[in-house]
Amino acid sequence: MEKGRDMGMKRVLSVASECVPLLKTGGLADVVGALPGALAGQGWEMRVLMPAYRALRPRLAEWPVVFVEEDLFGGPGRVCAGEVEGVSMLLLDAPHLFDREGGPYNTAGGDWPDNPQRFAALSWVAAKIARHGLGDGWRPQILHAHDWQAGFAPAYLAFGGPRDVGTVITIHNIAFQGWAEATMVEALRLPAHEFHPAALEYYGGLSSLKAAMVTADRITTVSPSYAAELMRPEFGMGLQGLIAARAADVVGILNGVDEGVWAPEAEPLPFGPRKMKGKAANRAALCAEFGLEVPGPLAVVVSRLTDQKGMDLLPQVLPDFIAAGGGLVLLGSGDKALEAEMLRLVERYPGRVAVRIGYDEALSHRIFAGGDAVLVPSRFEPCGLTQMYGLRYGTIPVVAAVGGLADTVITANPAALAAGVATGVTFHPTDAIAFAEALRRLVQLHSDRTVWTQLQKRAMAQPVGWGASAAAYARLYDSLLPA
Ligand SMILES: Nc1ncnc2c1ncn2[C@@H]1O[C@H](COP(=O)(O)OP(=O)(O)O[C@H]2O[C@H](CO)[C@@H](O)[C@H](O)[C@H]2O)[C@@H](O)[C@H]1O
Repeated sequence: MEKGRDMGMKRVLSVASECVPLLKTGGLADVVGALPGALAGQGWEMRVLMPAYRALRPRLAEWPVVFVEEDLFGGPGRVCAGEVEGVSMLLLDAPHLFDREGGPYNTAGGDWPDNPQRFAALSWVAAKIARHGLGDGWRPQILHAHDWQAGFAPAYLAFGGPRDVGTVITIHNIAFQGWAEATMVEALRLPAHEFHPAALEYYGGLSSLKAAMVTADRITTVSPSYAAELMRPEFGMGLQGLIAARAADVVGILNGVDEGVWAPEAEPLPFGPRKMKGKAANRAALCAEFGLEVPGPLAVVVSRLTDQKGMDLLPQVLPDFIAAGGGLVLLGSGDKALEAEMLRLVERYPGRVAVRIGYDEALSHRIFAGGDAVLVPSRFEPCGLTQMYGLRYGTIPVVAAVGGLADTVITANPAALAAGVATGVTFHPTDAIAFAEALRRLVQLHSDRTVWTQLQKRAMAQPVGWGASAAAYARLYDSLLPA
């Protein structure tokens, strides 16, 4: 008997390269890890397939093997099933591809040269599970692939003949497209006759993301605004024509945040909309931790330091903000030149600016709890999670009006303030002039206690959980089930 069906649950296989709590390099992992719990309440049992990277292999000893592939792109592969913090995981163990020192995608020297094969292998196994099921009898009705790493999964399934499993590709960031040389068609087990512009061919090579976008039944992305932006050349990064051509199958579904994890009431110094003294205690603690004294708004940033996130604008807008009484706590890592630039700000503004280079989940909580405002000056932002943590924590988002940032923050213009619906400050375009103006607005709002309190209360009241989005995914899956 198939597991899941006996409990009346419908079944979906989620395929991704990272998943909280096992491995995270960015927001993708948060979303992949949160979806199973969110969808369970919608009648869908979701299992997550991801690679067994070196650090995850010790877990496999006690997990049953539910799938075997003798020749998986140059070595044997097997899938072991287990549960981690309530999430049903399927780990793909293929030592020749994943048991190595370094990050999931790269090592100190750059991207792993065999990334095309590594993630083609993940996708190959996903497609096989969709077609034939697991050793324990479980077979999904829907295959849900995330980003380029899972991009070939819907393609293998589509090229493998008639199928009864619906497929979805979710684009978390179109900047990463899974490029491979055209000479790899055969090595990646793709049909040579599909190598043409209407299918696999992409600027003379291969893109696993394009392969998914051509073959999946539906294309989703993580906010309605990003879905619309992707049809324009400035955001679509080469794939805008394809997205536009498939517009009828494109859906933007906002991410949620895990309200159990991002809960101001559960922080070591708890607070809430009716207990804002606790918020002040968090601010004081954060200032003490970093030796800061900030008379005006304390801005915070928790981010990958990349061009996408607009961090290079900070040095340009900070002087005026500091002069107006502001301060900054930044936690992040990424681009080495940006890291160095951020550290220079500390020297320039001692007692006003603190920077921590690195990745630190616990510190990120203290930062959101203690900040007055969170800055997200992204050039593009498919959804963005940190502005939503800001909303939950009464840490007012100051964001570029792009993608999911535009969909989740209501700017404090006079009309919105009068209507009592404002939750933050948005600016457009993403440049130093607009960003600086937004910070001036922030200082002004912060100086009026009544307005500021109203803003914080509205922000904290805004729903940012998974409820509505999980229902939207469930409706999407349902629409793909055979009638
Ligand atoms: N140094 C650090 N220490 C601790 N925590 C850190 C950190 N740097 C980042 N984080 C955390 O990592 C996550 C980043 O998520 P984002 O949504 O902001 O961006 P990302 O660009 O990675 O994700 C992509 O995928 C997600 C998911 O769909 C989209 O929301 C987004 O727009 C898209 O670019 C957040 O949980 C943040 O708190």
